[in-house]
Amino acid sequence: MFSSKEMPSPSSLFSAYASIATSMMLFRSMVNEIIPYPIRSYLFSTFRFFFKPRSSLLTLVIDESTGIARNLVYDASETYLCTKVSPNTERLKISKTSREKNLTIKLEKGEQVVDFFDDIELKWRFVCTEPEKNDPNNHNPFLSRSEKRCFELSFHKKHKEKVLNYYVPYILEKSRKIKDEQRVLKMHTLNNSPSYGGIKWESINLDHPATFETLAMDPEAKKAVIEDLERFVSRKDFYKRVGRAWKRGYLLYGPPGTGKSSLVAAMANHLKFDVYDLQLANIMRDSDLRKLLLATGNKSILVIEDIDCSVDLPDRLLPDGRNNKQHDVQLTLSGLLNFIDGLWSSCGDERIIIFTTNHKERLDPALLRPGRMDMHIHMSYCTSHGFGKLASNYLGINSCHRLFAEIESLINNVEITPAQVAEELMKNEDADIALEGLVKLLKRKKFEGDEFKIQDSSKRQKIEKRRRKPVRTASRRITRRRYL
Ligand SMILES: Nc1ncnc2c1ncn2[C@@H]1O[C@H](COP(=O)(O)OP(=O)(O)OP(=O)(O)O)[C@@H](O)[C@H]1O
Ligand SMILES: [Mg+2]
Repeated sequence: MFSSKEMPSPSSLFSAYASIATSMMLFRSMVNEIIPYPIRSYLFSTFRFFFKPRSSLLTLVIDESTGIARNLVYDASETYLCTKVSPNTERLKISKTSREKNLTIKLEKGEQVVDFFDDIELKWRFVCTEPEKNDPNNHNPFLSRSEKRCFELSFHKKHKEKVLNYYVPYILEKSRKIKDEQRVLKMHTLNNSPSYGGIKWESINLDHPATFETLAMDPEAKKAVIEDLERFVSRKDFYKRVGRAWKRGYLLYGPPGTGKSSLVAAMANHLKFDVYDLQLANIMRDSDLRKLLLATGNKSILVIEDIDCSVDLPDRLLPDGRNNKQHDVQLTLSGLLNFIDGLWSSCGDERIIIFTTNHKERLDPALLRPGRMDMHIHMSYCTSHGFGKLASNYLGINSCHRLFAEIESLINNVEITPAQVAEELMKNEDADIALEGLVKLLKRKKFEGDEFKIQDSSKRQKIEKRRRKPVRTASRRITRRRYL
């Protein structure tokens, strides 16, 4: 133990520290002046390397930028870590822009998160550092203002291969899925106003509530569509291997109000794909069509509604000489088909094209040619199964309701669209009143249908009779003439 005599006084201790600090500062500024920055930095890092205590941990530093572009691993880690916030986290940053559906949560400076992957413990730390103001390497005026951000990922050295080969790719994939889920879908439509500088796409948020769950459709057909879509999006490598463009075409056909547009929205919501609504009536030239198709993005659905009547496309089978004059002054079916088959599909990925029509039989055979539209989907009148779905969607009731059996037997013998059924079910929140209304409508339709059938058959009989009469008269006349 020190006696009070041996103990240095606080003032002498303070002056000793002060003189040490001053001489260190002097030494540092001397070193800074004498030794140029690159050599200094090299010496410091070598010194650090030799004298640093050895550790069993490996730390991966994931910088925000690679120097030229953004570091995708950083962005993926940022997205992934939002879902990994632990109860020990003390500070978080939250934000939301008008384009985002949910809150964005981010780690605050210095915060740590622990994650586990195959029983490997992985420690994440979010690090922000102010760049040295007089760092001569920092010529970028933008960088000199902003802080340098990175994630540090530490784990036991023995897991290096597993982390690099499995954990990091897992984060990239997981963040892609999270981003897809958070993505606000866009609906692109054409804007043709002269002040807009020619015809262009214009987008709004696609907020269509239709999903496969709410769609009244033949269950087998619905299952087939979902499976087809999922197979399509998961087969990137397959399409590449067989040398095919990664695109798929669907033709939706059926009477008005059977859910063709709703199915397009359900597909977009299911895949998280943007929708481009190509109204052919607004496009005058093949060159405009080409420009518009090339401006569509990946992971998108190009929809051409009512292809049979939206525009009177000239016959593609006209000899070339006759078509040449029209070329570039109007839109041709061959132009449309060529872009869809060639240019458009080969310059993007994950493209879906959907044609809808009320009259499949009126379509140009060129559109129906095998290989052009991969799947033909028939949207038809409401069935008893479809009614069950709509009743549960609109009224929240199931088949236990007393009117169900009657409606089911009526609906299978009547041509009523899901849109008409939906409209009837919306008329009243009281399920009894709404279903009674539907029963009345179905009975009326059945009666009208029967009447029509009777009228139709008597009309047909009359026509038949009339057709036979002149033949007989003529033949009689001919016979008479022969005999004359
Ligand atoms: N199969 C269905 N399942 C659920 N709702 C449907 C279905 N069909 C129609 N509806 C309802 O009717 C409305 C109109 O349907 P939709 O616009 O999808 O029909 P469409 O077949 O595209 O008609 P059109 O041929 O006139 O374009 C939808 O908003 C939806 O509420
Ligand atoms: Mg429609």
